[in-house]
Order: sequence, then C-alpha cells, then structure tokens
Amino acid sequence: MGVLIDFLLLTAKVVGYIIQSLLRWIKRPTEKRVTNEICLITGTASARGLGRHFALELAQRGATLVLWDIDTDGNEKTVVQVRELGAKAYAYTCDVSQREDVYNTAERVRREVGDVTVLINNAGVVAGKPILQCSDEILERTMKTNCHAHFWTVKAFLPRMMEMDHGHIVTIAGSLGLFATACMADYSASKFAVVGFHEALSHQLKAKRINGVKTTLVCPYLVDTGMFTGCRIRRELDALLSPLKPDDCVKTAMKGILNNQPTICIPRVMYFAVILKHLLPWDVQVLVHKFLGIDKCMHPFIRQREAKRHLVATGR
Ligand SMILES: NC(=O)C1=CN([C@@H]2O[C@H](COP(=O)(O)OP(=O)(O)OC[C@H]3O[C@@H](n4cnc5c(N)ncnc54)[C@H](OP(=O)(O)O)[C@@H]3O)[C@@H](O)[C@H]2O)C=CC1
Ligand SMILES: CC1=C(/C=C/C(C)=C/C=C/C(C)=C/C=O)C(C)(C)CCC1
Repeated sequence: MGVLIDFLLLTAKVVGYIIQSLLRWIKRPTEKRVTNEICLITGTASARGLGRHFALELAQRGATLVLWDIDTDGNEKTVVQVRELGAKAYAYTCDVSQREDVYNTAERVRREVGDVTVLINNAGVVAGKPILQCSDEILERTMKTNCHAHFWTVKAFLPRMMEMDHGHIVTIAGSLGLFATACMADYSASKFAVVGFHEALSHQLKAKRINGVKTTLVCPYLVDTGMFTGCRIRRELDALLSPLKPDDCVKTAMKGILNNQPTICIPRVMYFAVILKHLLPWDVQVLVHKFLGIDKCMHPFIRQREAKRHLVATGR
C-alpha cells in the first residue's frame, strides 16, 4: 500500500514538473539576482577564457567576485576589467591542483572577503596527446586540476552554504565529460570523473533536503578560447558545427545558471549526441567518429603544440 501511495505521489510530482517546464517555455524565466552574492571562479586569468567571461557577466549583474588562478598577472588584468564595470573583485593566486593551496586560500577568502555563495569550478588543463605519449606527471596534473580541485573547493565552501541553506555550485565540465574522443584520455577521464562527482553531490543535497544550495553542470562543445587551438572535426562540417565563441557560450551558460538549471549542454544538439552515444552500437560509433573526422580532431592541435615547443627549444 505504502509503495502505491508513494508511486502516485511520484506520478503527481512528475506531472507537476512537466507542466512547470511547459510554462517556462511560454513565460520567459526571471534570472535570480546576484548583487549580494560572493562568487568565486577558478581559472580566470586567460584573456579569451571562459573564466574571465564568467567574471565579467557576473560583474555586470553587480556580484562581488573572488578570482583564483595560477597566473597572477593575467588574473590582475581580469580584476581591472571587472572593476571597470563597477563591481568589487579580489584576485588570489592559487594552484587549484594543490589541496593545501586550496584550503589555505579558501581560509584567506573567508577572512578577507566573506562567505562564498556561488562557486564556479572552471580551471582546467588538457594534455591532448595519446595516453602513451603523456608523462605520468602530465596525467596526474590533469586529474588534479580538472577533478580533485573540485573536491577541495567543495569541501572548503559547501559546509557554510549548507548552514545558510543558500548557495550554488557550478561545475564547468565539457561535452567530453559526456562522450569521449581519441587523444583525450586524460581529459575525458578527468571530465567524466567530475561529471560523476557533480551528479553524486547534487543527489546528496536533494537527499538531505538542502533545497537552497543549487547545482549546475555546464557541458559546452569546443569553444574558441585557445585551450584547444587547432582541434577540429571534418573541414566540410565546420559550418554545421563551428567552435563556440567564448562570450556566446558564457552568456548561454549564465542564463541557465541564474535560472538554477541543473544541466546545460551548449549547443543543445549535444544532448542529442549523448543520447546517440547510448543508443548506437560501439562499431557504429567508431564509423561515425571516422566519418565526422572526430578520431583525428586533435591531430592539428598536437602539431601546433609541437611546432610551438620546437620554436621555444630552438630559441626562435
Ligand atoms: N575551450 C573549450 O573548448 C572547452 C573548455 N571547457 C572547460 O572550460 C574550462 C575553461 O576552459 P578555457 O577557458 O577554454 O581554458 P583557458 O586555458 O582559457 O583557461 C583556463 C584557466 O585556468 C587556469 N589554470 C590552469 N591550471 C590551473 C591551476 N592548477 N590552478 C589555477 N588555475 C589554473 C589557466 O591558467 P594557465 O593559462 O596559466 O594554465 C587559465 O587561466 C575548463 O575546465 C575546460 O576544460 C569545456 C568545454 C570546451
Ligand atoms: C564526439 C562527437 C562529436 C564531436 C565532439 C567534439 C570534437 C567535441 C569537443 C569538445 C571539447 C573540446 C570539449 C572540451 O571540454 C560531434 C561532432 C558533436 C558529433 C557527436 C559525437
């Protein structure tokens, strides 16, 4: 009897959810305000990077920004741009792959700025080479930066968000956290791991009925930030699926985050790619990757990186 009542309640809630979603399609949802929020973003130094764009989007909405990056100079430039928009910004040099660095910097932020209420885990790295060509250190660096760092920042900031029943944890993963391609072993391993972490964390908050702390997973396709320069699918398909512009990608992500959307795939066709991956037999997936040139998408990237390394090594 109990299970029947629970099942009827579940059905009623699902129907309610579907109606709510349909209404959201008709009525433009209103973004939540961030004027009183302290937003911490990791990986904010890169000039064309997503982190800096997130900082500028939040600054325009009046949030207080705490910006972490390993690159002190680049991060200071982001601070200048944020302040030009009239928002408060605090830069911290932090290597998020180092647990103690994260914990110590988090403590400084609490003392110097206050309680972080929006955490955007964005810093990321990629080796972009076949696994056998990656040194052990490079593989560990990818896992530590793209995955372990999320453990440390969440452990540092979530307890206070839970106490206040107020906060938002945003995981910048990527479509390669949902499906993988060749030459992305370290990257996809770290991104699949962080997607799993994010999902478990989101379920845990719901199970504990902590409804004031929201979570959002962001999974963009290739973005033209410089991180994957050269990476491309089959030339003829460029027009169909060209790399995203960083500001467009962040604007779309920002809209979803401020509407407490649980998952954001950019562009939407990526949801379809995920479904296909689970429907198509493995051999067919391999053929599709070959046809779309996905199996070789990192080859130009590797060539460009090697040419750059050669120039540095020869002092030219
Ligand atoms: N670009 C793309 O196509 C896509 C990117 N993503 C994800 O989006 C996020 C942002 O990427 P994107 O903006 O493209 O990359 P960028 O390389 O432009 O920016 C990443 C920033 O993170 C910093 N960073 C790297 N390692 C550390 C570290 N250990 N501690 C602190 N900061 C660090 C980088 O510093 P430095 O430059 O000194 O290394 C850089 O400033 C990443 O997580 C990435 O995986 C997801 C989908 C697609
Ligand atoms: C696999 C796959 C595709 C290619 C995806 C690529 C090349 C994604 C690159 C993403 C990056 C660089 C993400 C960073 O986090 C398509 C063409 C969508 C079709 C469906 C299957």
